[in-house]
Amino acid sequence: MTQLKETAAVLGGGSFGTAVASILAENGHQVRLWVRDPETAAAINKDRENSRYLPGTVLPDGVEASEDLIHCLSGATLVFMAIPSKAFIDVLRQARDHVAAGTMVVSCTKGIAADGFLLMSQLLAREWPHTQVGVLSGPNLAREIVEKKFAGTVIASTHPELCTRVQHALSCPYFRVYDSSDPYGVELGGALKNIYAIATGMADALDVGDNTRAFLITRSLAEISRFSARMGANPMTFLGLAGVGDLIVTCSSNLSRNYQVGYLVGQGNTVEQAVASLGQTAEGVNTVKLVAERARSEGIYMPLATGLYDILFHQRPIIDVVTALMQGDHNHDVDFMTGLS
Ligand SMILES: NC(=O)C1=CN([C@@H]2O[C@H](COP(=O)(O)OP(=O)(O)OC[C@H]3O[C@@H](n4cnc5c(N)ncnc54)[C@H](OP(=O)(O)O)[C@@H]3O)[C@@H](O)[C@H]2O)C=CC1
Ligand SMILES: O=C(CO)COP(=O)(O)O
Repeated sequence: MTQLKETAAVLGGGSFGTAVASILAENGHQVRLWVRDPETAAAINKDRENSRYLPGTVLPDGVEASEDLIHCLSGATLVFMAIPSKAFIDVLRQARDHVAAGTMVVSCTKGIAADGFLLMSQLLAREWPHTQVGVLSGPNLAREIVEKKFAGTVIASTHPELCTRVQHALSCPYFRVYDSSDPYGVELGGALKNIYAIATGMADALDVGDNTRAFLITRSLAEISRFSARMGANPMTFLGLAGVGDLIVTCSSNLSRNYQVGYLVGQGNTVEQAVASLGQTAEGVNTVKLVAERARSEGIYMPLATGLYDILFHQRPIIDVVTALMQGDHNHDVDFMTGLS
């Protein structure tokens, strides 16, 4: 069967946008990568490298970088959004009139918008109602993807035909794409795990034991599932790549920027110092604020997220949070699917 060749636009030329663009180009699709800075676009095209975000990686010839948003979107059959959540809505508004009706749009962004506690697919549905929307999420560290290390991901949408198109567009010998019909759960998993990657990075900087790390990651999953079930997502989704899978990689890899922020805070830096020294996106810093506030206002028991929020933004000593966690009321192990919470 002849494979459909897509005209793809990837908006956002940071680490992940560049990784997605590389796979698409290697699969023979036409790819335009939108970056806002003309010098960056010119350097990517000339050097075949994104030297700020993925230094040392040769980009396939099929990736054309451009600062011209209209050019990137012209004739696009598939659009991938890899813009950090804090800038997502601005880019949607800049681009709105240049996206054709019926275009398939996939968010790769793992964050939550402060405005209305909306996920990116919800912003897309609101701002670009003439498109079909999906979300891509899973254990997908950009650096490992461009190094062609085997990885799996999830494309989730209420439009099955979008899932099929994205599976064809992105699947290759080192990247396997599973589908899901629960975009909300898949997207929440990707956003929430960043909180716990910060917590685990912090714990590792404090040289906790292996039991402690397993304890922390497992209770993180309990919190993610409890919160998501209350928000209306299917808790079973968190057993998949976009839940457990992404939680494991982000909480255990020092390639994760959220983990790195946590590690720096665990070493005694403030969260502002940690973010400044990272110089890249760590979505969890904003997400923990939104989720902790939401958990408190809705009465959802999330001691890890609220404890982390207090450490990062209210200078609460780490030891106080840990002591409170260890000495809290006796509790159930798995509660979120059994109605025990
Ligand atoms: N990196 C990874 O391994 C993965 C990341 N993700 C998710 O992808 C999203 C993007 O992350 P990632 O690529 O890593 O981020 P990076 O920090 O690597 O890059 C951010 C990119 O967004 C651009 N950008 C920032 N603000 C704006 C704006 N206002 N208008 C236009 N462009 C803007 C930056 O441009 P400039 O350089 O000009 O500032 C840069 O190209 C995040 O939500 C992240 O969670 C998902 C899976 C894996
Ligand atoms: O989402 C990721 C891996 O799946 C990347 O995590 P970081 O944003 O923490 O680097």
